[in-house]
Amino acid sequence: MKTPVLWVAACGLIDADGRVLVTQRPDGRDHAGLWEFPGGKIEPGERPEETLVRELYEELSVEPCLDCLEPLTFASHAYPDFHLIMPTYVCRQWDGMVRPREGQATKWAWAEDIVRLPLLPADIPLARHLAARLPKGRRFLT
Ligand SMILES: Nc1nc2c([nH]c(=O)n2[C@@H]2O[C@H](COP(=O)(O)OP(=O)(O)OP(=O)(O)O)[C@@H](O)[C@H]2O)c(=O)[nH]1
Repeated sequence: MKTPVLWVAACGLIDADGRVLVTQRPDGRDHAGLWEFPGGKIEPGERPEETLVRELYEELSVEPCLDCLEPLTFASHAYPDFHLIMPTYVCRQWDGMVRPREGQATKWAWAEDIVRLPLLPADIPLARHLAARLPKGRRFLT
């Protein structure tokens, strides 16, 4: 039987210093404790940008405008139960303060430090991709 394909949209929120927001998957979820980019499953009929506007508000209380979502790259990763296709964006402007609403830990990290975090497997190449494109910050996590 073929593995189902799961479409998910993700976004690196980038602050004025060039740091990227990552969130930790809470207990009770698959891959609990690993870090990821905010986002979620693309619902039928939704554009990935619309998914992100919806998910960023639900997860973090922030509202990016559709035009502020800049396509970066995508992940294509084979998990045991499904194949993930994940268009990934960056966003530098949004309304509201980041307030996690699902009990998840969050961290603003320099792009080159994200690669040192325990990330979801699909996110490892994304973090490298981001790190190569953002300004270099401090070398170690705080
Ligand atoms: N949001 C998000 N999901 C990711 C990332 N990387 C990655 O492999 N995924 C996978 O994409 C799938 C969908 O994510 P999700 O956040 O909507 O779903 P979930 O498993 O928490 O379930 P639920 O929202 O239905 O409760 C999960 O299996 C998750 O492991 C990422 O950076 N961000």
